Formats: sequence, C-alpha cells, structure tokens
Amino acid sequence: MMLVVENLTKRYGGLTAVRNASLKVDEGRIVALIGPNGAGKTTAFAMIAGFVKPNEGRVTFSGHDITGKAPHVVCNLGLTRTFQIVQPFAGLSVLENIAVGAHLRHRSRAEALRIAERIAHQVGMGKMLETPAQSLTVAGRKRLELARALATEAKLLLLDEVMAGLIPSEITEIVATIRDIRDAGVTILLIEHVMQAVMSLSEEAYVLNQGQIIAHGTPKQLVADPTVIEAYLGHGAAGRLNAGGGEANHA
Ligand SMILES: Nc1ncnc2c1ncn2[C@@H]1O[C@H](COP(=O)(O)OP(=O)(O)OP(=O)(O)O)[C@@H](O)[C@H]1O
Repeated sequence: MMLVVENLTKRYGGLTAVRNASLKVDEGRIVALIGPNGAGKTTAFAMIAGFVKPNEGRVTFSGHDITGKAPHVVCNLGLTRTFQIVQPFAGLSVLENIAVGAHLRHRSRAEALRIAERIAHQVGMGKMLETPAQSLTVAGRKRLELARALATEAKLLLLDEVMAGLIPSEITEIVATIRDIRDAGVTILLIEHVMQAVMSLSEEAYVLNQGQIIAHGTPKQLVADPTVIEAYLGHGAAGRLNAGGGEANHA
C-alpha cells in the first residue's frame, strides 16, 4: 500500500474538521476523495502533505511514518500536493515555473530546465514554454500547477480540484492528461467536485461528510448508495429519488 491514512483527526477549536478518517491508496491507482462543501477534504489533504498537523492519527507513505512531517520532507519522499487556488510565480515563464519544482532534486539550472521542458510536453504545454505565467487562462494555470508538482518527481500526486472552473472540453483534456500521468507511473489521489470526471477517471472513491468517511467504493457503487446521496442532497433525498425514479431504478 502506497498511502495509509489511519484515524486522522483535526480540530479547530470546537469544530472537528476531520474526524477519525482512514483511507488507503494502492500504487498505480487513481483514487478520488469526494464530499460536499466544507466536508473536510482540503484539511485531510493538508494533513497528509504536511501543511497541517493532525491532532490524532497516522499517515504512512511508502512505509515511512510521515505524520506531522514538514511539506518539504514529505515532498522529498515523493508525495506532492497541488492547491485549489493556483498561484504561479507571475514574473516567470511557464518553463521557469516548472523548473522551480525540478529544483527540489536538481541543483543545476540547465538540468532543471531540461526536466521542466519534458514535463511541459507531458502536460500539453509544450508550445507555451516562454509564455508568462500571469497571462495563462484558468485551464493553463491548472496545467501549470500539475506540471510543477510533477517536476518534483512525485510518486504520489494529491490533486485538489484541478478541474474547478474549467469548461467541458478542457475537463476532457485534463482527464486524459491525468490518465497519461498515471500510466507513466504516478499514483493519484484527487479531490474533485466534477462528478462526471470522478466517474470517468477514478477507479475508487472515498466520501467525506462532516469530517467523516461515510463510504468507499467504485464511483458507480457510490452514486447508487443512499448514504452518499443523502450526504449530497440532504436527509430523505434517497427516498425521494427512489420514489421519483419508479421502475427505472430497479431495472
Ligand atoms: N484553518 C482553519 N481554521 C478554522 N476552521 C477551519 C480551518 N480550515 C478549515 N476549517 C473548517 O473545517 C471544515 C472543513 O473545511 P475544508 O476546507 O477542509 O472542507 P472541504 O471539504 O475542502 O470544502 P470545499 O469543498 O468547500 O473546499 C469547514 O467547516 C471549515 O470552515
């Protein structure tokens, strides 16, 4: 098992953002973490990647106990997260931004730039090497964020809503890119709101609701799970959907 998260808990004063959350990610998989707004997804990511210290629980990555370890230590071991709000270095080009990620493992600027160029091609930015980061569209920034994380030579990528704000054609493209990245040997755990993308991309998903993992299964199993439907749509929703669906639900 590449990533094992056991009983993670994070409290902010009286509010428990994440409670006793456990999940596992096997090497080579694409796993999603889904759930309604405020469910605790970003907090869970922050704890896994070392940005927030958990009050309780344990995170093991490739056999290393990384609980509470600093982000750069975790990143060095091969686990890198992206951020929901993308903030590239505005004064730098696409290539230079990606090279910043590559500098984690390569001191030589020439080497970092060489790796950055390869990764730019991998994420479909091969024609934008000299483009200033500040002039990128939302979709471009999302790709750049993906590239910067990849450039750290991550073995496990934690992607926080890389499809938010994209139009359907852009989503289709980034879904293909993420699949290519996985096929190239990178394991992926992603937070995603775009259900269509979760359905087509991930092989399994965990559902967080009010800080707790309430379900785990294939996306197909989860969208048919009354507990999950209720978490998204409110109490009684599963019953109402069933009543409205009539025979079709049982076909
Ligand atoms: N630094 C903080 N201090 C206090 N409360 C926080 C902090 N960070 C998160 N929270 C609270 O913890 C809960 C979980 O937030 P979190 O951002 O992890 O949810 P989320 O599932 O990522 O939501 P979204 O989909 O809206 O991004 C929310 O109630 C949020 O207000």
